[in-house]
Amino acid sequence: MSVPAIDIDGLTKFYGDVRGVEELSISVSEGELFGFLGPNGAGKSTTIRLLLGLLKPTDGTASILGFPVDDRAAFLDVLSRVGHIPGDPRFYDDVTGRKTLDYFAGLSGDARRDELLDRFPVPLDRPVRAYSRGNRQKLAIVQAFMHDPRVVVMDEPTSGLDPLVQQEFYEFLREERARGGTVFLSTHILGEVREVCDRVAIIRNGRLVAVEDIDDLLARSGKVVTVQSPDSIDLADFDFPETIDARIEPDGSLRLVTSGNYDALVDALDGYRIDDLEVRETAIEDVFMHFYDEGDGGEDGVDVGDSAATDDGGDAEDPSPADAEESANA
Ligand SMILES: Nc1ncnc2c1ncn2[C@@H]1O[C@H](COP(=O)(O)OP(=O)(O)OP(=O)(O)O)[C@@H](O)[C@H]1O
Repeated sequence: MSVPAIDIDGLTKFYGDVRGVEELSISVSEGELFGFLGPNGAGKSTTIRLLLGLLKPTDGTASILGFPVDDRAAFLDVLSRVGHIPGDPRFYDDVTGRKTLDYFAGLSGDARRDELLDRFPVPLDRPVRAYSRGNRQKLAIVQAFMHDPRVVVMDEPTSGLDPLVQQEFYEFLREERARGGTVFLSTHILGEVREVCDRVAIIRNGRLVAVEDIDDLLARSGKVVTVQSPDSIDLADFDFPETIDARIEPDGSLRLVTSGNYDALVDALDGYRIDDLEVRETAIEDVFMHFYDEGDGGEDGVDVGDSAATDDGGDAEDPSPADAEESANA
């Protein structure tokens, strides 16, 4: 059996009393495009920092390509086959993009630099200080992939990219998968997961809620039924075992997510006058909302739309290494 590209086993990190992540276990095979989805503060960045050895776990282990992160000598060796896009890519501000890439090339190589720059062009001879947020992000993409890594770990990599560049990046990721590359993509944007991922782990409040095949998740997630009625709809009439979610919308309509039993639904509707009725496939947003709505929820809601991220996970305790190291591959 081949070694997983990424293996996370019982990984736990407490910042004092604050739970970063607890008992996280995830295995990602080589060639997978794996999504890691959670709302703000769920523990995504903590997981990535633990995985790359930038934070020390309270408990548990992680390895990349079979090399455990706590075996420092071996792990440093494997880092030359790993790419990393941090949540907030930072480079030395007064150094040009070209010199920045030269520096990283010296550490791990740059066989794909030109190809990547053609695809994600940046003003190479300007100091990074003068870069827009999007150009900084593109520089981080080029830096993360130019040494042709086998595994790339990315923390919200599309923030700051305009929609066209985002689409180009998604296409690039699909091509990477076709070449056998492994991608671990942390995001709070549902559309991103739907666009590119094969599987997704959903994290909330530091704990794993589910690990699912995207197609399976959608296939067994039933349908969304919306009913407009001049009558006042009683939710209790729609409490079938197959009901995944039922709510009355502000306009008084019923919105039901159901995995089946349409006979019971039709019977229940028989008591109401119907102005309009719509049945549609479950959107991925509905599926994930279901996970997030359960229990105590995250610090914040999941973002179903744009890519604006809130970084509330500072490094008060247990700070990460220096900025340059945060951005480094090796
Ligand atoms: N250095 C730190 N000291 C104390 N608490 C921290 C620290 N870093 C993160 N946390 C807490 O750990 C939890 C997980 O934070 P983390 O940054 O990993 O979440 P995230 O999913 O990456 O969030 P976001 O999407 O907002 O970046 C949060 O409750 C956060 O406040």
